[in-house]
Amino acid sequence: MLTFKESCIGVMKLSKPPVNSLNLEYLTEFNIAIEKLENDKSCRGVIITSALPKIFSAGLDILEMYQPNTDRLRQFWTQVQQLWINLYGSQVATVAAINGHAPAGGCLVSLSCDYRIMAPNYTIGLNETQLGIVAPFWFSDTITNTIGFRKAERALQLGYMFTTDEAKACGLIDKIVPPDQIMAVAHEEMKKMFAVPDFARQITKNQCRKQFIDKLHAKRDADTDNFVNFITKDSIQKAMGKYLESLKKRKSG
Ligand SMILES: CCCCC/C=C\C/C=C\C/C=C/C(=O)SCCNC(=O)CCNC(=O)[C@H](O)C(C)(C)COP(=O)(O)OP(=O)(O)OC[C@H]1O[C@@H](n2cnc3c(N)ncnc32)[C@H](O)[C@@H]1OP(=O)(O)O
Repeated sequence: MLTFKESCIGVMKLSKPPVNSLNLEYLTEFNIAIEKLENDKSCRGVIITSALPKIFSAGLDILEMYQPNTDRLRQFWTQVQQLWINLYGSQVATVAAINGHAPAGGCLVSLSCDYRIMAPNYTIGLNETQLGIVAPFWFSDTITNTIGFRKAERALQLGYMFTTDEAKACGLIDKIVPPDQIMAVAHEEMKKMFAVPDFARQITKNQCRKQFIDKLHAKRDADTDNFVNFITKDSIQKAMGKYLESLKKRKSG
């Protein structure tokens, strides 16, 4: 993770080649970095983007979920939950500068921010069902809160990956921006949020999001149990194995 501060704005650049997949170690690093910025009194905003060309993040590292060690799988999921809690509940203003594809966990990271700008000709969405897995309730809450129930339900069922244009049309992202302008526009959008007194923006954000974060807190252990039980089922392991194969075939084909 490349993290630096430009005045009162923290910039986090995901930099885990080849595709910024989020494994246990990287999620832990991500959480430490965001917590550090959150606790830095001089930091009012965070921009999350990718240091890689064409990929914002490929989402959770599928290899963490395929033929897993159960203890590690539990730690992995705890870090995924923590990342969402940190980002969705963040007191600083957050902008996702989506400069590449953003499937599943990559989409969730961006949906957890306050504002999303995206470069053209990429795809974004919660494609879990395409892998034969199910987005947990808090992924589903987050997309529903962004695009509304009907569109979210349809997209979740299909595991639909939106083009940048489609994402803009349904409100999954807020603005389409050429890649060379994405950081400049992220700073402009940040300034608009800074024009509102921090405490008023923060209390408003809490009013909108706290109930959803509290819901995960209340069910956190059960959510981890569900995840581990679900992922370790033979049928789910088979489906994930097939998906990994299809990724490799697509590459060679
Ligand atoms: C009822 C109770 C419910 C409880 C909850 C249960 C389950 C929910 C659990 C989890 C939710 C899951 C969230 C996720 O995020 S799952 C991850 C989904 N991600 C994807 O599907 C992305 C797949 N990847 C791609 O589409 C493409 O790779 C790309 C990102 C568009 C990039 O394409 P490109 O052509 O540039 O690269 P390659 O495809 O050649 O990939 C390079 C290399 O990376 C490997 N790879 C890609 N993505 C991942 C990944 N997410 N994890 C691990 N590895 C990945 C790919 O296989 C290649 O590897 P190789 O060894 O062949 O070089």
